[in-house]
Amino acid sequence: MSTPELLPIATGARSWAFLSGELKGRRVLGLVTLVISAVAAAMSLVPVYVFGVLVDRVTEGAPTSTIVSVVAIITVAALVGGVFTALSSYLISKLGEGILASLRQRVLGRALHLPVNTLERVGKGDLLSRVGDDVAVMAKSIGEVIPNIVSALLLVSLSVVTMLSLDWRLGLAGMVAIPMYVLALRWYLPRSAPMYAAERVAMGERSQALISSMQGARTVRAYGLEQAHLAEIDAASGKARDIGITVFRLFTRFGSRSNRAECVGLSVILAAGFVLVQDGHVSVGEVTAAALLFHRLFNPIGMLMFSFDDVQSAGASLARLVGVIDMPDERSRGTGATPTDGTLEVTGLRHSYDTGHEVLHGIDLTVHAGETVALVGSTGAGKSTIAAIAAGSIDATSGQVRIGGASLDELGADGLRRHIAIVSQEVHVFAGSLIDDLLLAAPDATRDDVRAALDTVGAQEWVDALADGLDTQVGEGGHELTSAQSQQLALARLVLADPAVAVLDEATAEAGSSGARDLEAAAAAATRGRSTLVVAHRLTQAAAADRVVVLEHGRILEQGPHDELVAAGGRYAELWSAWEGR
Ligand SMILES: Nc1ncnc2c1ncn2[C@@H]1O[C@H](COP(=O)(O)OP(=O)(O)OP(=O)(O)O)[C@@H](O)[C@H]1O
Repeated sequence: MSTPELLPIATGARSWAFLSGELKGRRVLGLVTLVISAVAAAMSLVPVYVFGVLVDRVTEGAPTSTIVSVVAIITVAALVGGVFTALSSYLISKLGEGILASLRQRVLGRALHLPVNTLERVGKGDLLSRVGDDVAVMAKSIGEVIPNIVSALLLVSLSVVTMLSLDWRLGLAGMVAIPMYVLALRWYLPRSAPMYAAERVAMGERSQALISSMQGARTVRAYGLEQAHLAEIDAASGKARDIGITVFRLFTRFGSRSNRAECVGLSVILAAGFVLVQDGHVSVGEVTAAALLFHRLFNPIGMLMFSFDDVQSAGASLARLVGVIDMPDERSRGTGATPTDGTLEVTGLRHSYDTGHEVLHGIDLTVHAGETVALVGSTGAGKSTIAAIAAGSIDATSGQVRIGGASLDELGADGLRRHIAIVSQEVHVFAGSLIDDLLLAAPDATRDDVRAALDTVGAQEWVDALADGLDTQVGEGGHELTSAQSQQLALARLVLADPAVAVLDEATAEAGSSGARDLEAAAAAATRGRSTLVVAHRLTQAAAADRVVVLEHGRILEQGPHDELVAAGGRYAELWSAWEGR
């Protein structure tokens, strides 16, 4: 089995450029957020600094009442810090959610416009994992990781500045720890990534072993395979456990490396402070403040180091999302050509799917304005492929499709949507109110237009019977519609979109016979006056059409009105008598 091609992934530089572009668009909010967060971080350093001052006052023999002013300052700093921290969290999430919303919109906007041929090539899995998993990873990063990182970075920078301002030598002493932190990260990151990946795989295998044994429990019992399955689960669990322990061991070793950096940093500050105090360059209070400041950094630095994994995976997700956003929009903009009438003309159509095997071998077909043409043929003859190409859903390998003399390219994506619509086998009801679902086809339609469209397709009665009528919530999580009702809605959307040309490739085969008759009547009403190409899943649809085109193995075998073809005694006559004799 060949691995499907994946959608593109952006480079690191391009992902950064995307992110900074998003930030530039929110410059003011970004700056205000930074200033407020810096004030919040500074307020959290005040108690440490004031504590150093207190040490000096006590050393100088200041009265006990000094403590009152110190407590007052710390209280005010805590209150101001609290307010600014809350404000900063709010602003960071406002900024982050804005960027996330824009990212989501742009990815979805691009994904929804990807040509079907591209989707066929890459498989839907990759796209779904990007709009699902990668967006979720980004949401987690933006919601939780980035705000913590921003405040930790600000706290670290301000602490270093404060330490340097206390005495540059104390600042430098604290910085001795930096290379140790860097070394710890350089040791950890290349080891952790493959190990986390292996852990995820092992956990997946363990779930798989469990699920398959549970699902096949009866068979396992019937064949006495309990021990074999338990051994399999045991092996998978053992592997996941062993990797889990190795990951934990790696993590503790990383932790001890970062503890070592903390220990060395603090010791160097204390030793340097001892010498500096002895030489009279700094006070005991200043050294105390520097040591406490450094100690205060243990948590934020640890947070920064332990967030590297998350940052790496957020970076990978961002690159995959920007990769989709940057895909060139291949939709044709059109030349502004307008069709002279509703004639649908297909000439010299050939098509091969990715398998390379040609499934249409030069189809010429015309549906005159207002005419209904039915495509008939055995399974795999190529009916749905012609329908999808005629409606512009997929691009043919070669050949032309014209509406009223204008090619689909000349009409462009928007023109195409105005002049032709397809009701395909995949009828999707979007989650939301029923009326919103219908308005997708014609956003400017009024409630009366919607009612009239429902009436045309015979759906008005059951819609009125719903608890909230047109405003009933449908789709996932809402009122469940039958497949016949969903198809009626698709037909009502067609009526609302009001194109000159309609292509019907509905999945009516499984509908019960009276249901199928109702849907046929609905389809006939919805397509009245339009040039209609209908894939006839039942021959009654062909009998009702103006003309029937019989396909076999990607070629047109015969065509003509139903009665003539039956009289001619060819392939269609065979199909018809088989159908009648069911
Ligand atoms: N997405 C696809 N990728 C590869 N091959 C495809 C794809 N869709 C259809 N085919 C192949 O193209 C040929 C024509 O299929 P098509 O669905 O157009 O036939 P059909 O006449 O509509 O059949 P049915 O009545 O079963 O829907 C078949 O051989 C089918 O296997």
